[in-house]
Amino acid sequence: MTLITDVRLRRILDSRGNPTVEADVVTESGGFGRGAAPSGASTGEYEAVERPPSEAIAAAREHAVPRLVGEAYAGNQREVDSILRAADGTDDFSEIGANSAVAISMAAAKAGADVLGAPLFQHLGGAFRGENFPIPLGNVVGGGEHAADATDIQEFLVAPVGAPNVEDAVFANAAAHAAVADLLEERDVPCGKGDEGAWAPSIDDSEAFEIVDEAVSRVEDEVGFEVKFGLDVAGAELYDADSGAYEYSDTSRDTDEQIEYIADLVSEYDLVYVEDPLDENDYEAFAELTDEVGDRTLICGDDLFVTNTDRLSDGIEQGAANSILIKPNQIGTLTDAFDAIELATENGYDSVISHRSGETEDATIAHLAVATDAPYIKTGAVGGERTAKLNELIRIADDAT
Ligand SMILES: O=C(O)[C@@H](CO)OP(=O)(O)O
Ligand SMILES: [Mg+2]
Repeated sequence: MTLITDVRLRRILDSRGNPTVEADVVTESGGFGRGAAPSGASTGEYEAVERPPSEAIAAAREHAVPRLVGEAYAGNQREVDSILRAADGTDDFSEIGANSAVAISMAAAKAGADVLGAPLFQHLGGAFRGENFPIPLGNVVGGGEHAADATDIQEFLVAPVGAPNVEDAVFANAAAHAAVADLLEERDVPCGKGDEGAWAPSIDDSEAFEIVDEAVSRVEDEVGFEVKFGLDVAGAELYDADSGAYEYSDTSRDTDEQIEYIADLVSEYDLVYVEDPLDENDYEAFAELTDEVGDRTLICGDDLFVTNTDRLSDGIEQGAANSILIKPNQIGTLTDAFDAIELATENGYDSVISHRSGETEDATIAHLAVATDAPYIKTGAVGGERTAKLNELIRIADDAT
């Protein structure tokens, strides 16, 4: 029934107005699935390769589509994904592009779910999923590679840790986003938004900390449950290999100073989450920081691990970080993303399922988070391509009760 009978690929727009790859998968019994690849701006050095969409589509049509049509079953995700790997023939999807691969992989999963008549999260995670929902990390202030002339730290992320359900959590993040706008207005700071819908004011990081801290306590008073915050430092973007230091607009910190700076921020603001506080090549510094504050906060590897089980194994061995960011397009297929989540879970690392700064309406990651019992999902706070995932979480929760 789930035998794949057609795979169509096309270029569509992403949220930055750039082209990206969309895939449709059709099965023998009329099952249908559609997936679209997201795209990063602050990409990790070790990510799978995103090819220009028209090249990725041409290469996938030549190498992957003929091996899938009439051959593979959409209900068998591992089979589909291993065919994608074999058709590509490289370690990093540089032939068909990780963008074609991930779009087909997600479309096949949805077609499989469609034939089975099950929600995607259940097809991926099994009958016992749907009880637990991830805490959404909502980006309310940002800069770095996502906005010019804004904060050095890439993302200030609200974490509604005490929310009784996912709907309240999602609305708490939207309220924090609005509270930040009020606070900026009170301070006469004009500003627009960055790529992920976060406010991108031209202020330094210390003022951003003050504002987000205040916004979070205002929302906490309003909603009556605990709301904390965290960061994506995107340390690799700040690190300058020549100077061996993290270059901020107003100062420069060597690795030891960076570790102390982050540890102090964790204490001062009671941060629950810190992503990529250090350079993507520095497992040792990650291990040192994790040793210092890992019992109080999540230290998450994004560019460090790039959803790759080999890199995660190295990190586990060295005690670097205590959680992993999961971005299916960083590695190319849902199977690879699942394997990374499983390896993380087996070793006591939490998984945080994540969007990219360039996104589409595709909501697969909401299902992926529920399917894997992930404690957190990072997918913005506002903006259509972000609310596509947040609203899908609300719908999944609504259907489950
Ligand atoms: O660094 C990140 O975590 C992501 C998503 O927030 O950004 P990008 O997609 O640009 O890599
Ligand atoms: Mg990141």
